Amino acid sequence: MADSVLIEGLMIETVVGVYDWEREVTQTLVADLEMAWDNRVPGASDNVADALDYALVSDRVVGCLQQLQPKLLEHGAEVVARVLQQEFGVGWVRLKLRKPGAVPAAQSVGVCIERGVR
Ligand SMILES: Nc1nc2c(c(=O)[nH]1)N=C([C@H](O)[C@@H](O)CO)CN2
Repeated sequence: MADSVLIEGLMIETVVGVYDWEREVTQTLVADLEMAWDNRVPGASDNVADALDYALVSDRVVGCLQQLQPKLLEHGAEVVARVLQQEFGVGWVRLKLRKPGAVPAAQSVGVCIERGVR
């Protein structure tokens, strides 16, 4: 089953980073998520209750990272992946978490993780 639900370019304002100055400001993170989901069920029922609701997931991801205030992107990504699996029943997730502007010479830097079984 290759179906998935996508969230791309989700912007999160939060405290993030390893350096002292980074704990005093907020910065923007950008998350891209691909989450395995059997879309045949909502495809037949036309009922959002059968779908992985990308609006609910987006709100939860933003809230999670704003509360967590991670030092490392790796930690933020790991915790979000666990939330998606435990709270939304997502069996497999690929999650990119980027921090635009962290390295001035780069358009963006970040991490990508995959968790679970597709
Ligand atoms: N692999 C990582 N490397 C670095 C991270 C990170 O989260 N993961 N973070 C920093 C600093 O916070 C940096 O973004 C400040 O510009 C450095 N390297």
